[in-house]
Amino acid sequence: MARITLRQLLDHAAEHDYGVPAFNINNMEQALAIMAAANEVDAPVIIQASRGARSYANDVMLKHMMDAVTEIYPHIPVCVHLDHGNEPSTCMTAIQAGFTSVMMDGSLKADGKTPGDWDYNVGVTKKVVEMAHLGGISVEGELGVLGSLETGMGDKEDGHGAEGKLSHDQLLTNPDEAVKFVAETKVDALAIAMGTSHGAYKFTRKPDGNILAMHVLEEIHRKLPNTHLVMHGSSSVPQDLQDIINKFGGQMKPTWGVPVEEIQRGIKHGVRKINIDTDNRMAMTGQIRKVLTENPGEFDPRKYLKPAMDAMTKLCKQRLQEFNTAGQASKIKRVFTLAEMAKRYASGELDPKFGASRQAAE
Ligand SMILES: O=C(CO)COP(=O)(O)O
Ligand SMILES: O=C[C@H](O)COP(=O)(O)O
Ligand SMILES: [Zn+2]
Ligand SMILES: [Zn+2]
Repeated sequence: MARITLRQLLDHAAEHDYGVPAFNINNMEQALAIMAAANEVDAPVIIQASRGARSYANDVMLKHMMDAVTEIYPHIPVCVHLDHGNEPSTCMTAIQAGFTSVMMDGSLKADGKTPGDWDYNVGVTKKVVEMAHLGGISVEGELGVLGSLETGMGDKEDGHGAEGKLSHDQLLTNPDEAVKFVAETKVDALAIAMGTSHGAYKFTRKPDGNILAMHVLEEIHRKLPNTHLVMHGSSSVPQDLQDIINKFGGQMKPTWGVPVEEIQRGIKHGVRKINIDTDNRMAMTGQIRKVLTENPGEFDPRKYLKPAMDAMTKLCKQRLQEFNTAGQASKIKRVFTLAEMAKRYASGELDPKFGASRQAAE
């Protein structure tokens, strides 16, 4: 199957009430692991690469790996998405490399550290939307800055994240502003800030509503019932994966991620794309540590990369089942070409819709 755009995939997910995990990749093993999971459960997937992944793997490698996975699994719709584009040029070069969707993250300035103000965010996001939609490519925007409601700190762990202390106003997306942002930029999907952050150290305890603001998400969905919402920093950081890493020489401090049941609750309130990187990093690292600890004489990378891939496939498969993505691939009968998507944008058919909330109407 051809690569699918984020917009077509999330429209399908909204129509059929499911969520789609967006898994990050940097290498062949991660791409193959995700696809094996999608294939086993008949699920469409979003494979995303960050700026870091693009410089690690090279755009040409990524492009051909994505061609390869769609050739190996022709029946699985794959959306290839740029994670956290920091400026319009990063988005445009991703499109040239074959991505069918880009994130313009204007919540931070191009340095990936300084919070951008309203005019900056709307300006860069709108610019990317105008250009991308001409070519049928989808765009995710972000309003609000990702970071911890416990500490007020942005998440710098992955190199992309706000520096210094942030106020609650910055750390929680304002629902009225979200409506204005979608109207002004015409993004296809909106990432919101609600207390999640990147990396393993999200919460110091099992999160409740004070530190994982599900009520903010629900309020945004009430005001924007037709907008696809995106949860970043949505790894669950499972205890068993922490345990394997620590049992075999790792030193992860106790920590909590986003519980799967909270994500499932989010899916009932408009969340359609769920970003997961850390869980897969941990799944792979746990197995690599295990194999090398138990077999100190081993030096064939396949001996630890194969179990690492299997552990990642298991994690991906679990999330595809938990988010009800499983079983949906074969329901997508036809993928719109980029030229068809471009025409749909030009006709106004895909403009944001601001209707009454589903719940209010019920
Ligand atoms: O949001 C992410 C990528 O954009 C990944 O989040 P995690 O670090 O929780 O996996
Ligand atoms: O945005 C966060 C993702 O986990 C990607 O991280 P990265 O920038 O280290 O590749
Ligand atoms: Zn961001
Ligand atoms: Zn993210």
